[in-house]
Amino acid sequence: MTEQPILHIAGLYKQFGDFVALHSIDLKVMEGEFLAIVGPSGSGKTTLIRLLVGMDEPTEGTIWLRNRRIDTVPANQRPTCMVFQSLALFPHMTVGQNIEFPLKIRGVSPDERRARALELLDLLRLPRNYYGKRVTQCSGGERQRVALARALAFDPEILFFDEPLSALDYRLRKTLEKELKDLHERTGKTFIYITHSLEEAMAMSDRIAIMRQGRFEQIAPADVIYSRPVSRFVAEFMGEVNLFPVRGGSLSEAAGLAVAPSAMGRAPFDGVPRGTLMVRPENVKFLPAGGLGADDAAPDITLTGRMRAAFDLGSRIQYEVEPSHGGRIVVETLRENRFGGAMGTEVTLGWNLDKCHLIAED
Ligand SMILES: Nc1ncnc2c1ncn2[C@@H]1O[C@H](COP(=O)(O)OP(=O)(O)OP(=O)(O)O)[C@@H](O)[C@H]1O
Repeated sequence: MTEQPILHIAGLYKQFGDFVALHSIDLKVMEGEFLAIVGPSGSGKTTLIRLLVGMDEPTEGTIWLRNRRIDTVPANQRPTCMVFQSLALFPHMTVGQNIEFPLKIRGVSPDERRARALELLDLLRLPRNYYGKRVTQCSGGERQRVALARALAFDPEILFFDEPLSALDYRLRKTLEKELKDLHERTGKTFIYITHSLEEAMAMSDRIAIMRQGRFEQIAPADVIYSRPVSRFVAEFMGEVNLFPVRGGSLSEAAGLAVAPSAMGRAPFDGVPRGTLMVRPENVKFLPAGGLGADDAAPDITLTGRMRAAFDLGSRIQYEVEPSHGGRIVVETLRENRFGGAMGTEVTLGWNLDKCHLIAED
């Protein structure tokens, strides 16, 4: 990835009748970047991609591809390509004919087309003898690879993906996630990928853009979005989370948390911030039932409650604890560190301040 933007969106605004689907959004995508756009249904992801590829026109705003303004360029003349969820392969054609199709309509000679198709079969790790095979005889995963090969055939500047893996089963999706990431690295192309699946976005992308009601709520690498979300919305969108209100530099009484005196002088308890303290379930620990040993350091924050439920997630176990003040705390451990006590047992939970994040908004 370079530090040069390949795509620059400025003040992009889209209205359908009275409804504003995109509220003047700005975005810069770097050359060679893998950007995932995630957000709830109706947040504007598809609308944005449709404007970028030229399937629809913005009400206002501009789109630049390097130094060229492209929002007025027709879709078939834009140097970008879209891979859809439905793939849109031609069922009556062979694999080779499908891959060559974009080249054929651009008038590339049959020999050159065939050579490029074979190269792309190699790139997508499909056997060369698939060239003459009917797409209807290919498996779901193979069809995905054919669709990718076809998208790459005319060497687009940017590849846009609209939920390409969402119709596939879990194992195949996982395999193709790895292949897509690998393909991105090997081609050095810019990928812009929309998905409902946070897991997919986290597994593949350099940065994630979280959309909410036609705006970007946060754009950052997965790790930052996960551990330092800018809002409760992003925190909750990125998976299970425990949130506690902070008022005037201390945790509100209602939270039922005990803060160690040594923690009081440290952020976020060192000033008068207001906001929400966030801790992820995997950072909350069970304290030993018999109390801490003489050499154990007490955690900065502790909380007591009753064990209410345990859910087996495979390699991890998720627990629900009901604090004495009411509410619900989610704790996650690795299977090997599972909690041994019975349901209903009183437990003490604890975590350190360096595992928390203060979300500045109320
Ligand atoms: N052609 C249209 N006419 C009117 N409203 C539209 C049109 N296209 C989209 N919308 C509205 O714009 C909003 C954003 O839709 P969009 O398809 O971009 O959301 P999305 O984030 O892609 O959702 P999903 O994840 O469900 O695909 C929705 O409320 C939708 O109803």
